[in-house]
Amino acid sequence: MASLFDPITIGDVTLKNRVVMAPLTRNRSPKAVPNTLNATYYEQRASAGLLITEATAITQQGQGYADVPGLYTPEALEGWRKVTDAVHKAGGKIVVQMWHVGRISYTSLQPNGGQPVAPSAIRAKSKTYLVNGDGTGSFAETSEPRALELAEIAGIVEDYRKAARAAIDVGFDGVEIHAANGYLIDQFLRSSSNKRTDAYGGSIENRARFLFEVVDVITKEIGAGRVGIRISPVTPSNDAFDPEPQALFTYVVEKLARYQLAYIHVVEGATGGARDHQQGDRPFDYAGLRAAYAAVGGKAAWMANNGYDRDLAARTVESGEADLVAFGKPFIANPDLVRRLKDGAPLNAPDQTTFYGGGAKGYTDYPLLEQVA
Ligand SMILES: C=C(C(=O)O)c1ccccc1
Repeated sequence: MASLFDPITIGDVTLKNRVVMAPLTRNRSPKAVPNTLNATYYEQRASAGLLITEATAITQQGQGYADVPGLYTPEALEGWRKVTDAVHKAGGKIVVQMWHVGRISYTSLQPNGGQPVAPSAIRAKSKTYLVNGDGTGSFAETSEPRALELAEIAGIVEDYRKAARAAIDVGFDGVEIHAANGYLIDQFLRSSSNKRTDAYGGSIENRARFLFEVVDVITKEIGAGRVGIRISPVTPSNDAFDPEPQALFTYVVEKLARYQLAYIHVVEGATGGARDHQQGDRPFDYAGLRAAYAAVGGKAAWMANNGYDRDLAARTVESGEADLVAFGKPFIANPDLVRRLKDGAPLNAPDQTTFYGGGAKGYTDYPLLEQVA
């Protein structure tokens, strides 16, 4: 029976424990360039079995929020090298979450102030984070997107390939494809945001086509053993909706089984919200999803996320229901979360007012266990 604190090998990467830092957007990389403060933040949390970076834009078109990092300029890649070096020196492992926001963006963030792109010209009922002229941050309604021309899609797939290659070249141990939370790949998957009538819309197979073109190029470029993927079958984040999530995501995982990825990361319920959130006419069956994946030969590690506490995480791994558990907010406030979970020690409470934007306050200044009186 495995424990949360046992090592595990996922694909080509061996982890010292099964406690994962989930991707957490913090909006602290001005000009999309990771900086030394970011390096310190990740280094502080390197006792995690695996760090997944905050969502990282593969191009400017894929950028949807102010001050999130990118993977598409020389300066950003140099910045990420500082992060991977610092994490590796501290004995950690780190993968980068590769992100294209699609319609969850704002014209001022887009190349030439243009419209964000999406499978269809359907505006999301969602907001994005902008930085004002005086340096303060605020949330704004996302802009009206334009539908991608069929001829543009191959170019975005190539952007993913380039970004994956760059990620490995700057020292990441692998990549996580962000296919969750109502961003571009998820916008193609969900029928509420994809009304295309070409080969990328309509049937589940067609709506998943873009996802598998991305998985194809990335696994060919860097090897499937360094590739994870995040999905969120029923999250309502960013206005995501599909009435038949079980059928949709069963198709997705059964096809993913062919790739022997390093891991599959599943957000259970509403991202950052209710674990029992439901879309469609019945509760989502996560165990059934994993069983469907395994039944067709899928062997990737299974990573569970959303609202886990120590006891639930321990039980979930000990029972074999998941191989790893990803923690979000607890890692914001507890750089030494692994030790605290292992010792059953109290956790620092996260300060929600400093989640997004700013500097060291609420980012790198949370106390370690030994610093708490
Ligand atoms: C990348 C995000 C996600 O995956 O939900 C995100 C973006 C902005 C705020 C919180 C989270």
